[in-house]
Amino acid sequence: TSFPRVPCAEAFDVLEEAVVYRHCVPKWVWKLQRWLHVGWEGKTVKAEECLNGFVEERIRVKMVEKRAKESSTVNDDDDDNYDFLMKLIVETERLMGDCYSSKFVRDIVVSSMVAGRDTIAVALSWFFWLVATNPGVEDKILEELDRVVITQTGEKEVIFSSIEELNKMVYLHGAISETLRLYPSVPYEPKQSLKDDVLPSGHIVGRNTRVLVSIYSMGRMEDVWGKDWMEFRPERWVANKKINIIHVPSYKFAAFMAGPRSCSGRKIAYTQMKTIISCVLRKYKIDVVGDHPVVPLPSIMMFMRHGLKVRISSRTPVSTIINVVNSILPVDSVE
Ligand code: HEM
Repeated sequence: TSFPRVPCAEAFDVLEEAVVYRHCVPKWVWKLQRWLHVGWEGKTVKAEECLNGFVEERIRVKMVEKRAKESSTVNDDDDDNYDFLMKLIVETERLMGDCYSSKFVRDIVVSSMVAGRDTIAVALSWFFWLVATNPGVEDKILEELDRVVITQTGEKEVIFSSIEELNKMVYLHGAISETLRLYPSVPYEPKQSLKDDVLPSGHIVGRNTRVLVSIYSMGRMEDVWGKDWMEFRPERWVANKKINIIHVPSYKFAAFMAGPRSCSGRKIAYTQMKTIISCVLRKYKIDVVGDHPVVPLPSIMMFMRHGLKVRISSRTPVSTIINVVNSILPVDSVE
């Protein structure tokens, strides 16, 4: 069986490839193709329409909901019903006043989707692969999750952890950082100088010069990470008997880049990844299918060239499943 087709997700993939394409051909080539709606740029125009249309429809529906709320006397604005899109629209309207435009909201939503979709997805693929191939690390993560999550729930159920619990997942935080060091979701970053400059290394960079920063290489330099740079070692990030996360400057650990335009979704990224990993790992064992080749695909994102083929099995012992079934079935239906 295969996954269902999602046109909006496919449009996303086309647009991501377009970014790479535009860096590889002279500007006039892709501009001309765009003007003529041919080649890769022809596909890009259609993909933009599809993605923008998808988001615009969500904004339209939300606006209808907002107007209905405004004319209603019931106030259901509590924290449990947090609605990102609604908040974004309300805040944009408040800040922009008469200049409000739904196109502006649309562009923010599309940017957040672009920034937060594949970055998280590829990081999780590499994480599950690294953990599956380093059983010692997996044991330590599970031991930490048992210690941290069990305090609230009392049992190994798939329950989303609270922020306090997520903050206590120090070893897991280290394992995620270690994954991003070895396999940064964004493997390289192009930057362009506005004026003549000199790098800290002494290299002169002329005006309008493009510099390609290889985040991938930076995470693998012996001078920076030591002789064991090749090892997947979450301990590198943890201090004081697994209580504190070691702060590593972003100019050394550059997966989220550094400076004023560095990733503003860094915290969201760790929160999302810890939430997903803790739910999945506690419940399921993930084994990589033996002969499946795992190699990076050099692109704008650090995709796996052939994806990740895994076998998933439940960690819950059969006896526990029977107990759970017994407890939810009426007594006389249990054999
Ligand atoms: C593993 C996850 C992620 C990684 C590795 C990552 C990495 C990056 C990198 C390398 C940049 C470029 C910074 C630069 O050019 O200097 C960036 C920018 C950005 N990221 Fe992330 N990101 C991740 C997840 C997210 C998420 C979940 C969001 C939000 C939902 C997000 C929002 C942004 C935004 C808004 C920018 C642009 C910042 C600006 O230009 O001021 N990112 N990210």
